[in-house]
Amino acid sequence: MSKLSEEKCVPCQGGVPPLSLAAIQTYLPEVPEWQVMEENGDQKIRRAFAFRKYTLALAFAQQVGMLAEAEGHHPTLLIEWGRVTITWWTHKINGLHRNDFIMAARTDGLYRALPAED
Ligand SMILES: C[C@H](O)[C@H](O)[C@H]1CNC2=NC(N)=NC(=O)C2=N1
Repeated sequence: MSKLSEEKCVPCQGGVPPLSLAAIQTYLPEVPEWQVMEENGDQKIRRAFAFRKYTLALAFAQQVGMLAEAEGHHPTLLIEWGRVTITWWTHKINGLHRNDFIMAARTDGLYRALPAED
């Protein structure tokens, strides 16, 4: 299996079923910090990233937003004092797509690449 973090999103068309729980289980090992949850009937994946400085949280959210724009696949970003909570799912199919796991892996890559907070 190729590394999700090296993949790009495919244009997400509607009309495909959301990933099954079994399929989701095959992707989770590559993004172990992400939680699968259900909200408003849609399955989603969510992770909170901790920051000591609000300005760093803001900068990280901006980076993720730019990645999302480049890939045409967008998350929910909740920016709070001390953390950014990111949720990925595919609105068009009301659930999870491989794209969401690609974007979670690439989000982890952005976080790992951040300089250590002093
Ligand atoms: C036209 C545009 O590409 C689509 O509406 C994209 C935009 N970003 C998206 N982001 C997410 N998370 N789900 C979508 O279904 C989606 N659709």
